[in-house]
Amino acid sequence: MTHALKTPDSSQKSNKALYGGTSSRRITVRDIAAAKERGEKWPMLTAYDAMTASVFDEAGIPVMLVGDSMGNCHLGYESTVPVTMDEMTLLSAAVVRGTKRALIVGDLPFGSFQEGPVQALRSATRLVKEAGVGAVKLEGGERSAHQIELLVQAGIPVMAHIGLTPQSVNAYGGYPVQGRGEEAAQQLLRDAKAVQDAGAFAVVLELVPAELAAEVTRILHIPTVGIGAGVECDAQVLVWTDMAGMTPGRLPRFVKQYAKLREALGDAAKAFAEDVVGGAYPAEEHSFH
Ligand SMILES: Nc1nc(=O)c2c([nH]1)NC[C@@H]1CN(c3ccc(C(=O)N[C@@H](CCC(=O)O)C(=O)O)cc3)CN21
Ligand SMILES: CC(C)C(=O)C(=O)O
Ligand SMILES: [Mg+2]
Repeated sequence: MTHALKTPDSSQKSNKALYGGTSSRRITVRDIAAAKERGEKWPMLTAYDAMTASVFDEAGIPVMLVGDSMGNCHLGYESTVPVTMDEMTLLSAAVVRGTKRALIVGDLPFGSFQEGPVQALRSATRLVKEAGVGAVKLEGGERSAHQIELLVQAGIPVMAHIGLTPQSVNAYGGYPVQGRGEEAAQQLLRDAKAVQDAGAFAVVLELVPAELAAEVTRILHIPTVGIGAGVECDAQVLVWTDMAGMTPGRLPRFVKQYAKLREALGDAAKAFAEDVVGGAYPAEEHSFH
């Protein structure tokens, strides 16, 4: 007998619910499709290491993205552009090892799929075989449709990512809102249909007007995962260090902070340092004789 997850309204939720459900087996892309049919919203967080991922897994987060945002969040780069397949594979494997229930999605980093479908398949295969991810994500709508098609044919579930695609930061000259104006909105709709037709099981909509994201969500039969894309998306994703208050400096406007981990961790470090300098640590109970 397993213990049911006690969320406030768990009694109203089906045992199949992605969040709050009671199934303990690993979530699959079929469960994701079923959630859209039920009209159920779901949360996704990024994760970059086994320990943090195990916290989110125990909290019931059903889908985790090993984002190339590890570049700026974990590896100290200025953007996601320098992230390599070796880095993605190492940290994706750690997240898979740290979780039992969540579907783990590995991000294909810049330069690992742009050469074409064959390169994309080689990169995605590495994340599936060496890291054990259940799906991969790659940036681009119409421009990435051929890559998505080949991966799906090969049996690798693909999450697409349209709107703001941060790997193109050098082309944008920053991180501007996408899909503003009639022409840009039409392009976003074409991108959304292209990735669905190519076989993607879900699509991230990043930094697009809420009304446009709502329209895409209504039109598509695959779930939309919003980040800065309003409340009508089927799912929402945030970079975990942003939502937990760990990221230093100014955050994008779409971020909501649910904790102040940076402050809490800094306070812990200072308290430890003061104990060491003042001789209060180690105390008798931490010592051996
Ligand atoms: N820590 C972190 N969080 C993220 O969400 C994230 C990353 N890193 N790295 C990769 C990309 C970069 N992202 C970003 C970065 C900045 C903005 C930003 O500041 N946007 C402006 C909007 C500008 C406009 O109005 O056009 C903002 O104020 O939110 C948005 C997305 C999202 N991704
Ligand atoms: C923010 C999400 C969608 C992402 O691509 C990442 O974290 O790398
Ligand atoms: Mg990414």
